Amino acid sequence: MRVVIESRDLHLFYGKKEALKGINLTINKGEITALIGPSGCGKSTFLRTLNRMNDLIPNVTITGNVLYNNENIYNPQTDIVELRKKIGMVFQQPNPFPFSVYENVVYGLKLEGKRPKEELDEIVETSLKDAAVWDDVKDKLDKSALALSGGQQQRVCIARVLAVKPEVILLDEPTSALDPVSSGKIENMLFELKHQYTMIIVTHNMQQASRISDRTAFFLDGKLIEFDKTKKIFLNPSEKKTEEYISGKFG
Ligand SMILES: Nc1ncnc2c1ncn2[C@@H]1O[C@H](COP(=O)(O)OP(=O)(O)OP(=O)(O)O)[C@@H](O)[C@H]1O
Repeated sequence: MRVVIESRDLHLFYGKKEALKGINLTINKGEITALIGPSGCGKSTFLRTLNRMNDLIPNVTITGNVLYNNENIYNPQTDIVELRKKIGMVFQQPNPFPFSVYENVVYGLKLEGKRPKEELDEIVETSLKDAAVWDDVKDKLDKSALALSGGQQQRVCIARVLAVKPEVILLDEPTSALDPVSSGKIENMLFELKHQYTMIIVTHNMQQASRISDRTAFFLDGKLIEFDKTKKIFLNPSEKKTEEYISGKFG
């Protein structure tokens, strides 16, 4: 199993508040890793450290390392645009641009420079198919993405990430704003994609974590309490706190 991302003694402070307290975690290639834990425990903060999204927040201090393919992404030389192409991100609220479906999907590719139309057409079709939304939008590629349903918008946002061929996809509660049918479609799609991409998903939905992830990390108050195979975490956790959280005793 190849390790793609590794955090080593990672601490993050918002001003004086320590939101991550020395996280050591490894992410294996081709797996889905779920991050679970009660509200405010640091899941999203940790996720954002993996492609330096926290750089955008003022007064953030980070110590420790995040290695991506053995390179520390916090090196000053890191090209952040390149990093975010390799490690893409999907947010809780679908955030399509106010452009057509087609323009949304090719957005990142166009930033890279001109490409022949046939090549773009092919990438749009493949990305939308992989994101399980092609049948919904194939006749509306030139229509505004904002006119789609929330679930369709989220799948178009996933297609936009897939189009630039990332190695890793970070998903921050990607289905929590959606109805159960749309959530189910996205869950199935993520499961199908896991052979092509490495994914890390923050979720409050325990069924979702147990259905789709290979490994689960349980966070509490900025600490990583337990990290193991998902089956082990859900059926026979080593830590009492994990068991209490999974069984709904708090959080
Ligand atoms: N931009 C910020 N500025 C200051 N504090 C922040 C900021 N973002 C998060 N925090 C704080 O850091 C801690 C961890 O927040 P984070 O959003 O990572 O938790 P979470 O586990 O993802 O929570 P949720 O499940 O509610 O999304 C919380 O105490 C939160 O209030």
